[in-house]
Amino acid sequence: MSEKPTSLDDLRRKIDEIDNSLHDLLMRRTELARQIALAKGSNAVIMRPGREARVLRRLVGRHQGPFPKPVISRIWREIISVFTRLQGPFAAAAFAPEGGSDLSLLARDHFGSLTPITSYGSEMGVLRAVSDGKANIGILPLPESDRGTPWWPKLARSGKASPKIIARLPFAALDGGRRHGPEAVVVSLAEPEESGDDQGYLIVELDEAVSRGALKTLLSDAGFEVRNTQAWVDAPDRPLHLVEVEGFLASDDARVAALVAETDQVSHAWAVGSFAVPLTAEDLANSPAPSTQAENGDASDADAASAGVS
Ligand SMILES: O=C(O)C(=O)C[C@]1(C(=O)O)C=C[C@@H](O)C=C1
Repeated sequence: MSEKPTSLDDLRRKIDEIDNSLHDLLMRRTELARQIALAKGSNAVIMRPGREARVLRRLVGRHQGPFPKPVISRIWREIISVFTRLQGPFAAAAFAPEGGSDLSLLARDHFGSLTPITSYGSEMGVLRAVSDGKANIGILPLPESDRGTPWWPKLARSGKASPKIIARLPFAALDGGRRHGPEAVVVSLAEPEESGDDQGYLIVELDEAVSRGALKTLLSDAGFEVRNTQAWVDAPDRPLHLVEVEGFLASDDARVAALVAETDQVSHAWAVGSFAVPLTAEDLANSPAPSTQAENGDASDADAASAGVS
C-alpha cells in the first residue's frame, strides 16, 4: 500500500515554521552587530576580509544537498554587507568606464543590495576616492588585465594614504566559479587580513634591467614563491615589477625589507596587499544529494543545481 502524500497545506505550514526560525535567527544575529562594533572600539576597521572569507569557506564546505552553493554565498554576502554597514559608514567606488567592463555590478554582487557604490570612469578616480576617504573600498580591474597605463604602480608609495589590495572578486562566482565573467581586486586603506588561503602582491623597483627569469630567482632566494609578474617602466629610471606570490603578505613582511637590504639590484620593494583565494568550481559544485527529481529520473533540475546557477 503506497504512503499517503503529505498535503500541500501541511508542507506549507512546515515552510512557514522554518521561515520563522530563519527570521528569528537573522534578528538574533543582527543584535550582535551592535556588540561587535562595541568590541572593535571606535576608529576600528569595520570590514574584515579575512574573517569574511573564512565564514564563506566554512559554510560552503559544510553545505549539503541541492541548494546551490553560489547562492549560499550570495545570501551570506548580503547578510555580512548589512552587518558591515550597521557598524559604521561603508561605501564603495567602482571602475565603470563608458563602453567598458562595469565592475559596479561585480561590486553589487559582493557588497550587497544596499552598499552605496559610485562609478568612476578611470582607475585613478577610484584610487583617489579611496585615498581621500570618499569610499572605504575601491573595485579595480585585475592588475594583470591592464592594457594601457597600469594603475598598480600607484600602490608603490609609502605612507598611510596608499591603498592596498585586500580582496579579489568574485569570491564565489554565481556561474559556479567557472570564471566566465569579469574579475577584479578590492583596494582599501585598511590592511589586508589573513584568511588561511591567500596570495599576496609586492612591487619591486629595480636599479638595472633584470630578466624575468633572474627576477624570479632573486625572489625565490628571498623566500617568495612567485605565481606571476608584470613589468612597467614608470619613469625612464624606474622599472617596476608587480609580483604575485603564494601565501599571505603582511605590510611589514621581513622578507620584503631583506630583499632591499640584501640584493644589489633591488632599490625599493613594497608589500601592496593580499587577498583570500576565491572559491573554485570544485569548491562550489554541489555534492549530489538524494532528491525526488533525481529519484524520479528527472535529471535536468538536479544537474542544474549541482552545477550551480548559470
Ligand atoms: O566578525 C566581524 O568582525 C564582523 O564585523 C561580523 C561580520 C559578519 O557579519 O560575519 C561582518 C563584517 C566583517 O567584515 C566580518 C564579519
